[in-house]
Amino acid sequence: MAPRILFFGTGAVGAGYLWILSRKVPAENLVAVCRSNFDAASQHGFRMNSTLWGEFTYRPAVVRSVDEAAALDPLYPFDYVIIASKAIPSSPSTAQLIRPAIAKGTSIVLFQNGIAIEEEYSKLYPKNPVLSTVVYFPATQTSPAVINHTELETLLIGTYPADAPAWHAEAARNLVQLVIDCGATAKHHDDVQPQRWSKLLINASLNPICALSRSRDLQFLESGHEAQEVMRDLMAEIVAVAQAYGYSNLSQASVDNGIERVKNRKPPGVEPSMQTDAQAGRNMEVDAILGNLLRLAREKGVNVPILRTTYAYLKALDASFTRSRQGGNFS
Ligand SMILES: NC(=O)C1=CN([C@@H]2O[C@H](COP(=O)(O)OP(=O)(O)OC[C@H]3O[C@@H](n4cnc5c(N)ncnc54)[C@H](OP(=O)(O)O)[C@@H]3O)[C@@H](O)[C@H]2O)C=CC1
Ligand SMILES: CC(C)(CO)C(=O)C(=O)O
Repeated sequence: MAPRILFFGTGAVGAGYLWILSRKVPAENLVAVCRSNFDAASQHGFRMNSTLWGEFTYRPAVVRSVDEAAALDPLYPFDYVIIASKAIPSSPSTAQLIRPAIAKGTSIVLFQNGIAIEEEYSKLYPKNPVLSTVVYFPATQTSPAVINHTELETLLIGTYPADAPAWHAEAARNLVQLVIDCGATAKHHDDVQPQRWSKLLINASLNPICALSRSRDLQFLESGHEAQEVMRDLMAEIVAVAQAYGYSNLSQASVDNGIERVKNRKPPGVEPSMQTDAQAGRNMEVDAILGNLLRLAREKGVNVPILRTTYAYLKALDASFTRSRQGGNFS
């Protein structure tokens, strides 16, 4: 039987994977919780402009809240609740907001960047599978329900924690197979944390640098002599933290590869999701991507002066967005 799937947060990544899954999952089994893009998505559907799949419009079932989604068919619970909102603190938290959709066998799937973000879900839902993913899907929601996607799509999935019960791993494998059956790329990992750290190397360096400099990654690299050195040094600090936690898959070679990938981008380069948020004056994933990393560095006594400085500037920029939204003085 086809699984029933709820998307919580249907922006760049959520709308992309919602469309991918719609290739095999019947429309009545897919529901998307939308917020600011609800009107656009419900009236016109999602417009996808993808360098891989072309340009098209897709109209899934959209609702305004998890309560509404859960009420659609109370006798038929969701097999997967996919969280594709930004990992940003809120009250109530996202983990609390999804409660109406969580039944006995529901897997909670985090399609989110950052490190050490799974804990709250596994504490609140200790018996449910918590699946952690790494999403390679460069995309931007350029206006409500309009998504631009470029370059690649790959999803890596594993349980949290890695030694979760066998049926949690089976839920992860089934989702991998479903994504593959839908014609996209996915892989199961017995322990996905090394892959999360590899992605963090990119997100904790490129995302804040691009957000703070209002430059795409290639634009920043080409902006001056110091730029490449700063990016390289920040990446080296992230590698040092990863290694302190035993993630030997990260090394100086990962830094070299990371820099080379940016250099080889098609101009003007990639706009990381944090840059999109900064340019729109929206809150950014400061703690999920940098704050947690800084805390982990401190716990192991790793010296990370550039990371610390980057975090401080980013946190202050983020606070300025909050002030400005609350009607306070921006300057
Ligand atoms: N974009 C990218 O290239 C990539 C992003 N990622 C990661 O994927 C995750 C999602 O990023 P991305 O798709 O870019 O984010 P977007 O900002 O494009 O989309 C997030 C969506 O979640 C919605 N949302 C947030 N809170 C709620 C809520 N309480 N109820 C309903 N909807 C809500 C937002 O609505 P609203 O507009 O109202 O805030 C928005 O539509 C992040 O962790 C990001 O770091 C990973 C790989 C690539
Ligand atoms: C690496 C990148 C830029 C695209 O996959 C990303 O993860 C993001 O935009 O947050």
